[in-house]
Amino acid sequence: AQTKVKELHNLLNQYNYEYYVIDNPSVPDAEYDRLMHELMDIEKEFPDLVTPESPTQRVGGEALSAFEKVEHRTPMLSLANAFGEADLRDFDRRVRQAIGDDFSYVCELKIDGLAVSLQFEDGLFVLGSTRGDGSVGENITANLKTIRSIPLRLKENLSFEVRGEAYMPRKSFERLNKEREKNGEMLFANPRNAAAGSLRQLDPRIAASRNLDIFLYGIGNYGSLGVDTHSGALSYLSKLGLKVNKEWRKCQTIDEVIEYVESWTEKRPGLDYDIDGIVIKVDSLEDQEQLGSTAKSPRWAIAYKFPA
Ligand SMILES: COc1nc2nc(N)nc(N)c2nc1C
Repeated sequence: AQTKVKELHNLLNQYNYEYYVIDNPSVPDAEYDRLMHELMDIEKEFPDLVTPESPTQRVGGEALSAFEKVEHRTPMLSLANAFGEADLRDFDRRVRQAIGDDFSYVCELKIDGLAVSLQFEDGLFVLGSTRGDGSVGENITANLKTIRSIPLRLKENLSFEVRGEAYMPRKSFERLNKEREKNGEMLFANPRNAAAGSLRQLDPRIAASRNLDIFLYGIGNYGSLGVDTHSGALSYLSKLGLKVNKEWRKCQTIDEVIEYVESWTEKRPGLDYDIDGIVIKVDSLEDQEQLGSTAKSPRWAIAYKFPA
């Protein structure tokens, strides 16, 4: 039964990855459900074969009484803002003064959600937390486990911390508010508040019902992956089975960055999730190290904010 359970874990995790991370399922839902029921039956018969990574353990049973506090090993900083082209050019001038002209940027969409940190130990998802005040956040592991695009086990048994933005797709937001209106409940003002509200539920079954999703964008302790650029880290995260927003792009100059910002200002309404800006980062990790951070924000990144 043990080998059967392992085989079912691998199959179900692969199908889950295809469906929720790369949106390209290779089997019909009925096949996924059949395998899940097969696993549940075996786990009922052999309870000691149930492990935290089992796909049957995504939605925890009981509600928590409170969230534990979690100390971030590496502080989760916030981003300085840029509100227009002049601010972007000022940022670029400061960067070039510090590291010269031979570097490139990476631009990413800034998802309008809730910043979270995921910790993996030997490939297993073991701890998820909110940003909190940057040093101490809340342990919301049970709620984050309900996000299907978060693998319960990575494709490699690595130990590291990764950061990203949990969010609620617009369609899920609209459906949720319709439901709440029908039940005479208070409506959420926007998908960001709905996502934050859902992840702060003490009962994971509520979070599981909210169709939350996540895009990962950074590594808490880069050193561990053996990559030397941010773009390399993003590609590596995807290879490990993590969901990375595919719209990121390397830009050689601030003019290209501004072009990217302008193009997404146009395309933004067509996305099925909210973005509130564009994040621009110096790509080389060595350059990032050299530029360093203030107490609050990295000097090697800036968030261009769309006009409200
Ligand atoms: C390097 O630090 C950061 N990087 C980020 N990247 C993206 N795409 N979105 C964010 N919200 C974000 N936030 C921070 C603090």
